[in-house]
Order: sequence, then structure tokens, then C-alpha cells
Amino acid sequence: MTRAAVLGAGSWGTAFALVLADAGATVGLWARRRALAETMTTLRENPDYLPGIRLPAAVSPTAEVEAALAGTHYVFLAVPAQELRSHLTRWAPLVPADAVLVSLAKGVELHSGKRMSEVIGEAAGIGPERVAVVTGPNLAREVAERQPAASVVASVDADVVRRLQRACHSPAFRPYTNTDVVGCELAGAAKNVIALAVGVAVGLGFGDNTRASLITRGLAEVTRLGVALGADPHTFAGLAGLGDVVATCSSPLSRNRQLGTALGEGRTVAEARAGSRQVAEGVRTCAAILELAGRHRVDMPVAQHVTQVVRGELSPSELIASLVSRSAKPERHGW
Ligand SMILES: NC(=O)C1=CN([C@@H]2O[C@H](COP(=O)(O)OP(=O)(O)OC[C@H]3O[C@@H](n4cnc5c(N)ncnc54)[C@H](OP(=O)(O)O)[C@@H]3O)[C@@H](O)[C@H]2O)C=CC1
Ligand SMILES: O=C(CO)COP(=O)(O)O
Repeated sequence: MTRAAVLGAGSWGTAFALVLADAGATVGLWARRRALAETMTTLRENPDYLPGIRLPAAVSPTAEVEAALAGTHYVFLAVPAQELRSHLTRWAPLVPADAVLVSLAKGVELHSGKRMSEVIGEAAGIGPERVAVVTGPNLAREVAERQPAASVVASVDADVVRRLQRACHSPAFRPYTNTDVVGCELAGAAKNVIALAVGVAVGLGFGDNTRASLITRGLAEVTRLGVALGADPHTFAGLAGLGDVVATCSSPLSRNRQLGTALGEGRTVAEARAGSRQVAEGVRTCAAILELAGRHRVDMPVAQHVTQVVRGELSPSELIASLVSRSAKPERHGW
């Protein structure tokens, strides 16, 4: 029987533990707050992130990372992107020698510009054949409710990715394989930035033309970055790219879209975040993506404008006006 550890009991870590349990695995679900682990154990529910969703018997919540990692075949990492390196550096000595480490996070590390699979390889001291990612149009609440969804599991190792695909293929969750790890990760990270931009447009009261234009041009610029970094451009038209951008940018459940909407309505980032435990990864990833784009001389106007709005250097209405008034170009500009 497959044994899995999910480290991080926010919305996605908890929802993914359910996917794995539905696919037949036993799952250790680590929460960093002991009180939450104890509540989940007694209530059989994660009231902070997925109220009303029952945890199956195969999911064992714990605050002891050793207990979650003991004898595990897969370690699914569901902590926020900027916190992954420091946590995994501490956890690495406890990870079984043959376990595959899987990123569930969508982000790019600030300053280093590293993707999550790169951070995992460095922090755990392992090669890319033991690292994988899961990414796609997977809003946690819908997945936890067992609404049908597809996703992508990616690794450079085709065998690893096929085994991982089996381990998380449940009646409601259908993973596809991909070996383009660079493209899958960049797409997943950048869609949060695009969702912030779309949220701003929603907050300003703009309609579907504005949203579709931001989605399409946002996808074009991340495809450009991906190609510069060696990704397959087709990845960006698949579940990790188009699929996730559409889900995130159209859903009121998206925390990135919600935060962008609050900015568009005139609140600051701090005001928009107040009172929520949830992460909107785009807020920190936008600057990381922009740094990466600068290093590779890739023009990313949507990410650039979003970063300026997040920093308070540009107003939401200036973001839209400035994007529209840029110099005219052919549509196929690079990618
Ligand atoms: N939610 C979703 O629909 C999806 C999310 N993802 C990605 O999954 C990753 C995890 O997000 P998600 O599960 O949604 O998280 P949530 O926003 O639901 O919850 C925040 C999580 O981060 C934890 N956390 C906050 N600060 C720290 C810290 N300094 N160190 C360690 N953990 C911390 C919280 O722990 P605590 O409760 O103790 O504060 C909690 O587990 C993100 O990269 C996100 O983009 C990917 C696909 C879908
Ligand atoms: O990644 C997600 C859906 O695929 C969740 O998006 P948010 O983090 O914006 O809620």
C-alpha cells in the first residue's frame, strides 16, 4: 500500500490528502500548529481551511513531522513557496532515502529565482529524478468536495511520474503526466500573478473583454519566459497553463483574484490580507518572476505592472491604462 506524507495542512495540503486517500494511500498530514492537528484528529475535519469536509480514516493528522514521514513513499510539500526551503532543510534528514518529494506549491523563490523543484533538490540534497510537482486547475475547495478535476504530475523521470500518477488518480481527480517540469512550474507560479491582474480589473468594475485580454496576454508573456528557460511552449496551452489560468481567473474562490479585487476596489495589500490566514502567492511571486525575466531579458509587462501595484508604486487604474497604452505590436511577439 502507498504511504504518503503531506506536509502543510492548509487548504491544498488537506484537499490533496483526501485525493491520496481516495486513491488508496494512507496519509500522514502534518500541521505546524499542534492545536489544529489535535482538532483535526478529534473532529475529523479541518475547520480552519475546509470546514464541512470529512477527513477519511486513512488520513492521520499530526503535529510531529517524524510521524508523518516514517516509512513514506511520497512527501508532498504544501507549505507556502517562500517558506519551503527553510522547512525542508530541517526535515530532510528525516525523509526516507527512496522517497519521492513532490511540490504542491505554486511560486518562485524570491531573490534566487528558483522554482520549487529546484529548491527541493537543493534543500534535500537530492537529484531531479526524485523530485516531482503537481499543478493544474485545482481549487482546493472543489477538489475536497470531489468535484471532477484534471491535473498534471511532472518530473524529469518518466517512471517516477507514472508511479506518481497512479498514486494520486482517484475517482474524481485525473492526473496527466508531463516531463516538462520547467514549463509546468512556471505556468503554475505565473497564473497567480495573472489572477492578481484580473482581480484588479474586476475590482475596478471592468468586464469580460478586459479579463480575457489580461489572461491571454499574461499567458503569452509567461510562455515567452518559459521558452527562454527551455520549457515546451505547448505546456502553457495545457492544464498547467491555460487550464489553471482559466480556473483561477474566473473563480471567486481564488485568493489571488480576491486580493487583486480588493486592490482594485481601493484597499492596500495589508488591508486586503488582514484577518486571513490564507496565502495569495502572487503577491511575492510577482517580484520573483520579474527578477527572473530581467535576468533572461524577457519582457513581462503584466508581471511588471502587478509588481508595481503590489508595491504601491502604481494605482490599480494606472495598471490597466498603462498596459493598454503601451506601444502597438504584432500579436505574435516572440511567443
Ligand atoms: N488552495 C488552493 O486551491 C491551492 C493552493 N496551491 C498552493 O499550495 C500552497 C499552499 O497553499 P494552501 O494550502 O492553499 O495554503 P492556505 O492559504 O490554505 O493556508 C496557509 C498555509 O500556510 C501555512 N503557513 C503560513 N505561514 C507559514 C510559515 N511561515 N511556515 C509554514 N507554513 C506556513 C499555514 O499554516 P497555519 O495554519 O499554521 O498558519 C497553512 O497551512 C501554495 O503555494 C498555493 O499556491 C496549489 C493548488 C491549489
Ligand atoms: O492554484 C489554485 C487553483 O489551481 C488556487 O488559486 P489561489 O491560490 O488563487 O486560491
